[in-house]
Amino acid sequence: MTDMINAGIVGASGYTGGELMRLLLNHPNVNIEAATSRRLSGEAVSDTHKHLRGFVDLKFEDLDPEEIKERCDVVFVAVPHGTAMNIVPELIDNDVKVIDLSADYRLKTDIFEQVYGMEHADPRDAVFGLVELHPEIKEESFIANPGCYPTGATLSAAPLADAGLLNMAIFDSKSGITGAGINPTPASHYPNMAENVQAYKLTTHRHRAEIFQELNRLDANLTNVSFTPHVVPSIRGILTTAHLFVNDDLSVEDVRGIYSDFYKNKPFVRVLDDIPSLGAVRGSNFCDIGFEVDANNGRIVVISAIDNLVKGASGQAIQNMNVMCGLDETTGIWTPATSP
Ligand SMILES: NC(=O)C1=CN([C@@H]2O[C@H](COP(=O)(O)OP(=O)(O)OC[C@H]3O[C@@H](n4cnc5c(N)ncnc54)[C@H](OP(=O)(O)O)[C@@H]3O)[C@@H](O)[C@H]2O)C=CC1
Ligand SMILES: CC(=O)N[C@@H](CCC(=O)OP(=O)(O)O)C(=O)O
Repeated sequence: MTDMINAGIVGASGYTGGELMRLLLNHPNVNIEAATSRRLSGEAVSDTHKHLRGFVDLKFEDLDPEEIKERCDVVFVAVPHGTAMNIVPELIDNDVKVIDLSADYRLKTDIFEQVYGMEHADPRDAVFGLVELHPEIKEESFIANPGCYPTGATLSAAPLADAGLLNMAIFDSKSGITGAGINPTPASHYPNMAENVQAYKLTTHRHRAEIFQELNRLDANLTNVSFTPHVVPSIRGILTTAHLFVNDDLSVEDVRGIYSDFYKNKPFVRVLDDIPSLGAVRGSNFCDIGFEVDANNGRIVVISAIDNLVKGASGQAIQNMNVMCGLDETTGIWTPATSP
């Protein structure tokens, strides 16, 4: 691949598409060659993504995969799940590197069929794009970017799962409303959202399967994994409280050692001495992790904080692109959060 990467974004009018452009504008090795939208074709990107005014001179285009592959080396597919599988195959079959932000290719086919109750239209395997857990990404040309909740939850528990110490994991996550995408819904309507906290899909959210798939891959004996999401009146961010029940008597120093070793040389995971907060990761690709040991109950309480649009989506997608293209994984996304 040449020094400059020609990148395309399918679904560029949405939240993750806008965030991809914001971040890629600072990437020294990327030209944004195509930004697609069916609804807004012909309109200036900066009329929709007003924060990009003065930075992009692009217009949205309604392009099919055939046209995109002519212009792009790498394509980010940022469309709703269930629709990416109509776009991805033609790109991959034409030697374009693809990073799919939707849920369509994250689960192994048998788990996908159980979760969605339907056959997969294109049952090919992608690599799950959690760079911290999948070093094989560097050899790959097709990545399924992880879900937003699964990113924070999986990173909070992976070191203990990998060490074979986890008996049971219960994840309680709070997400900002951009996690639900750009189209308004009753849940995102201001009077329902503001000054409110709403739990949903208490036991049935599709992200449980993703978290389970990744932790169970690290420890096949770990079968007891629960996940409950909440939406909170914040624009961005996911804070996860993980209740991790372990089968050994672990001290604070033990746990710190396990996490620090696991995330050694993983620049985007910061293992803290205090409790993470959303403000300290907003706008950045960091996942902050902090913990306390509840010795009486064999429980480690781990908190992880990410920005759902960055480490939970677009930043992580660029991290994947960097690794796939042989660049340092931090290229273009090594920026601090916007505020404490
Ligand atoms: N928001 C988040 O925090 C995260 C989102 N994701 C995933 O990333 C993907 C994009 O999410 P997000 O940006 O929030 O979604 P949005 O709803 O904000 O945007 C999706 C865009 O996709 C386009 N689109 C919709 N349907 C189709 C279709 N059938 N074919 C082609 N384009 C279509 C739309 O553009 P137009 O109508 O203009 O063509 C729309 O702007 C989703 O799969 C989501 O699950 C993953 C992690 C986090
Ligand atoms: C707050 C909110 O509604 N969140 C969304 C997360 C959806 C999402 O972005 O899903 P992926 O990360 O799998 O792509 C939800 O619970 O459906």
